[in-house]
Amino acid sequence: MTPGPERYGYFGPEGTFTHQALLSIPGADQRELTPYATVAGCLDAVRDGEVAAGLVPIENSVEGGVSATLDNLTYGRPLMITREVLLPVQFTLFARPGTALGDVRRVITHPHAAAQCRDWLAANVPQATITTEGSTAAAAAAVADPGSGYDAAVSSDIAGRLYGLQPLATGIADNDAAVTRFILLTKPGPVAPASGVDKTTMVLFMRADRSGALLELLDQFASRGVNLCRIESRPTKTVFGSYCFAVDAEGHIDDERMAEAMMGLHRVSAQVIFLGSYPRADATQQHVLPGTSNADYGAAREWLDSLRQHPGA
Ligand SMILES: O=C(O)C(=O)Cc1ccccc1
Repeated sequence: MTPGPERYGYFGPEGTFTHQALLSIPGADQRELTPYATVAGCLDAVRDGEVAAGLVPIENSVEGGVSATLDNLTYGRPLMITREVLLPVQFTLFARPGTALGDVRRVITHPHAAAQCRDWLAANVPQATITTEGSTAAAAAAVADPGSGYDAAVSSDIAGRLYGLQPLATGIADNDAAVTRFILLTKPGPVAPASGVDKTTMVLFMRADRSGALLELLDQFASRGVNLCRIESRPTKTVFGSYCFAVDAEGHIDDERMAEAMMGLHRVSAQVIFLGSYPRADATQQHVLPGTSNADYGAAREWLDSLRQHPGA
């Protein structure tokens, strides 16, 4: 076995969508890839140095955020996002050879897959109960065992074939344009330089629950021309009704406007957890508003310095 730093971990087992997403990263197939049955197991393997980096799902375009990932990054030992991967996901209903659609009484899959195929399953296997498993690939592996009691799994094409199953129906997602986003995590370290098309992820905790408190956080971004790509509130798990906010913002921590926004957030919030600046997978160019470029901030700083040195000049 190669030493930990050469290895990448992923939310497995073999054949998950996460595994497919990992294989789409250039050079990943040259590394040793280690599956972990849970998101927490994969992230702890990164923290403990068993693997150099780990890939886990963070959100999808139909079901929203993956709470297991967001919460682990918020409350677990620090980690840093270094990359994101977008994967269009397609689902197939698989069964052991010889099973017909009408025989399907018990279906097993990952909760996000169940949510993305809910209408299709209700219309086409109305007699079936849906149970969830750790991953779509683990669900396919369960169905491969006739003693499991499950008749069919919703998984990727790759997983179903890998575990020796036969497709009963392909393309069963209710929304066939669904995309899942995955993030690659490492131990915290120096942030890679800006690529020019970056995203910064953080979790914000408000200082007090009062009118305008969230607006005050959001204003740190808005007033500096930083566009938000995503915001999700999550319970803080302390008191009922108390939330923190997971935010993806356009730009890099080395961009002056982002740095100023983060300093503002540091001043006005109870806690800012910085989760990393990394290239955006869709390479969407960001729109820099007039007066918010690095050059504009640099010129403003020089102007302020000159005022301090030569007031009235
Ligand atoms: O279970 C999997 O295969 C995963 O990688 C998680 C997942 C589940 C459903 C859609 C996208 C990712």
